[in-house]
Amino acid sequence: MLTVRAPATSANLGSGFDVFGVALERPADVVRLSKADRTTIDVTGAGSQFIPEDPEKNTVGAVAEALDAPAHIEIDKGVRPASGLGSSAASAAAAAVGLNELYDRGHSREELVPIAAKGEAVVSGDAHDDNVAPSIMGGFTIATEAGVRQVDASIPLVACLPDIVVSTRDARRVVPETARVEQLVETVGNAATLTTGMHRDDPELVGEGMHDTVVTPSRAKLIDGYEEVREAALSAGATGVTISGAGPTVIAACEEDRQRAIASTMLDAFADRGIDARVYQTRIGRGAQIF
Ligand SMILES: Nc1ncnc2c1ncn2[C@@H]1O[C@H](COP(=O)(O)OP(=O)(O)OP(=O)(O)O)[C@@H](O)[C@H]1O
Ligand SMILES: N[C@@H](CCO)C(=O)O
Repeated sequence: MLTVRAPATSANLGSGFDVFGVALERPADVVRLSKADRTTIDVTGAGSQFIPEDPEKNTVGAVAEALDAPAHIEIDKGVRPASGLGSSAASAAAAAVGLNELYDRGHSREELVPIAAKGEAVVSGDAHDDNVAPSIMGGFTIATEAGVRQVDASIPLVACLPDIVVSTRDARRVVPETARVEQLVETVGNAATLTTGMHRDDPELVGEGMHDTVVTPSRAKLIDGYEEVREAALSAGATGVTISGAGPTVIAACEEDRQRAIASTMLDAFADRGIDARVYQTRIGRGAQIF
């Protein structure tokens, strides 16, 4: 029996749609794995009533299949599904790291990223790497066709998860099919600024680079109160605010001493719209850990 803790993640960070991701110190999924003749799955914890235990429909089932590593897999969900915090990816990342160890498959962390992404394909139809990469490798990740580049960073973040469900599938339907050249120029500038900020561990540059006018405005319409929450966080000192993953979590970068005030004002702004929410005062952290 092996236990793996795999962190929640935030993909996109505004300007890095389908490319950037960060591992969060909290929340996380905890997954226990033991060898078996066939794969069986038990799910408990946050939102477990909405998560299938059928290995054909759960992200960990696809990972066990890809590694030819059947197991009994107990998932304790710390990351609510359809949150924009990489819930499905956290389980897939934990399974990839744990089964690789349990069956002594010898894959590197980077090699495990496309394997875990097969789990993501089960739920969203596409094998996105941008959540599984940071959950496996930690820090800030840049996932492209060429592979994954990783930078250790420790930027303070506030992630506010409203009681709204946005599935990745639905959020992908509203992504615009085209962008103007001026928007591409702006996106390149913002993505480069954000990447520099990660290298320097500079919340100001990271926040500035989170600005996005291509994908975020269409998706913001799916999140009741988004503009008000964003404005509130910026007024409380956030250096940048955007949608986490496909939403509905709204994520803010900041200096550490502003975290508490930003968390409180984001909750208040959702409450003013009559929406319950929970908030995580967190920061960029490490990838999946085996216990
Ligand atoms: N192990 C799992 N953990 C969580 N959700 C799972 C799992 N296996 C299958 N699912 C399904 O995946 C869907 C949630 O995934 P989705 O990608 O929409 O949300 P998310 O992972 O929180 O968001 P994002 O990718 O935007 O950060 C739900 O329909 C859920 O039932
Ligand atoms: N990059 C993906 C993350 C969610 O899986 C999206 O925003 O749709």
